[in-house]
Amino acid sequence: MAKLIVSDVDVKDKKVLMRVDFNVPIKDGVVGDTNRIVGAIPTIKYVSEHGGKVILLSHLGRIKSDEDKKALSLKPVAAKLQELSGMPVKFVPVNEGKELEDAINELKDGDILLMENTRFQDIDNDFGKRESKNDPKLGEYWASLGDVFINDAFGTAHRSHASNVGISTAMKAAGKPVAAGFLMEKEIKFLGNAVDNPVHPFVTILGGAKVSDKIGVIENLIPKSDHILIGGGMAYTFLAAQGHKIGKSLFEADKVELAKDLLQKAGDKIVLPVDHIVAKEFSNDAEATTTDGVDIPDDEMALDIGPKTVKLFQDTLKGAKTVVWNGPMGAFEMSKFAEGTLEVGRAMGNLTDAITIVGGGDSTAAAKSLGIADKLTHISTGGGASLEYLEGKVLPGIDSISNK
Ligand SMILES: Nc1ncnc2c1ncn2[C@@H]1O[C@H](COP(=O)(O)OP(=O)(O)OP(=O)(O)O)[C@@H](O)[C@H]1O
Ligand SMILES: O=C(O)[C@H](O)COP(=O)(O)O
Ligand SMILES: [Mg+2]
Repeated sequence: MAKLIVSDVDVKDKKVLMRVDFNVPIKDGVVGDTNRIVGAIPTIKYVSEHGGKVILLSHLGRIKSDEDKKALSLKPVAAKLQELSGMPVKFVPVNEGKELEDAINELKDGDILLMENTRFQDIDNDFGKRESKNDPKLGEYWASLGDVFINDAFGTAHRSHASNVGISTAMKAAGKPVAAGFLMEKEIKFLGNAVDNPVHPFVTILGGAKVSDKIGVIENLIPKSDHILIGGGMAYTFLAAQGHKIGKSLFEADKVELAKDLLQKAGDKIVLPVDHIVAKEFSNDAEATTTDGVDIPDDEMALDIGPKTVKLFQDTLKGAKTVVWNGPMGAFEMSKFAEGTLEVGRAMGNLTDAITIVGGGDSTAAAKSLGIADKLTHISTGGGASLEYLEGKVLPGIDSISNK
């Protein structure tokens, strides 16, 4: 069923609430990768140029303390959006209340406003989790601020939060239009194609650090994939499940049984690291050494896949016609541990007439910083969202958008 798209909606003179995914890698107020900001610009520009008043909502990071609020304000993202789009962006340092309402009422046709991080509602000692638990009152409040809602946050579509699902529900209840943005439309078209008519051999590459978030996705990717390469922080729970020594590597003890079950179900489809680059601590200053085999010394942690594993993954990728990659093969932000991500990304980029898709905030940042992004077919702005979409799940953020 085709979704209503922003170009189907009259936005002139309207207050247009727009959910984007500006959950970008950020350190000391410096945006590490702008893929998600650049991806949102076409829809923002379209609404602005058609006389809409653009009111942007996004989350950034996960808020566990008041301390986090300093590091995870969207203020620097507003400046980066203005720089990249060439359009003035007004940042409002709150996400509810009079200051925000006054700022919205002062908007003129074509103006753009970004409110503060929607998860600043989520400090545990402050009403619990209103955004990420989809408090209906919060969705209703945000919906009351606008005449139209555009969801362009594909990266957040696997979440059922107040700022994507709750607001949609409230807008529809009030008879106000809810449509997809152009980025959302493109991701659905592209990833949907990879899912509905996958061209084999289909290889999934999984890495990164969100083991508990993503390990479950593997189950549904087993029937679709011919091979599942597991590297990065994802790998060690599986290696432990096979009885190997993993030292101080990233490890989710409560997922070992699931890993055993997945290994059994996947047969030889799952390909795990056979050697590692290890260090005594998570630091680029630490001495990095290469293990002979799969076992990791007790006082070391694996921070990248080793050369034998790179070769194994490269050989498995040969001839692939569809490759989907989420999660770096190592702690690539540190140069000593970037080789695995670089070499696997290069192997993807060197494939001929294959559909190669990378998804994930850090994965797309890695692909770009390592200079392989332009060799890939599609840079998805979704991380977990692209994985869940590929496994055929209904994503609440998409499901909540009105159909044509
Ligand atoms: N072996 C490892 N040990 C510890 N951390 C690792 C290891 N390999 C990769 N990482 C970390 O994984 C993180 C990225 O994982 P993550 O799952 O967030 O990927 P992503 O592409 O950003 O996906 P998403 O968009 O879903 O967050 C990086 O910060 C990297 O340092
Ligand atoms: O980076 C992502 O996967 C999305 O922005 C969702 O972020 P979350 O995992 O913190 O909900
Ligand atoms: Mg990430």
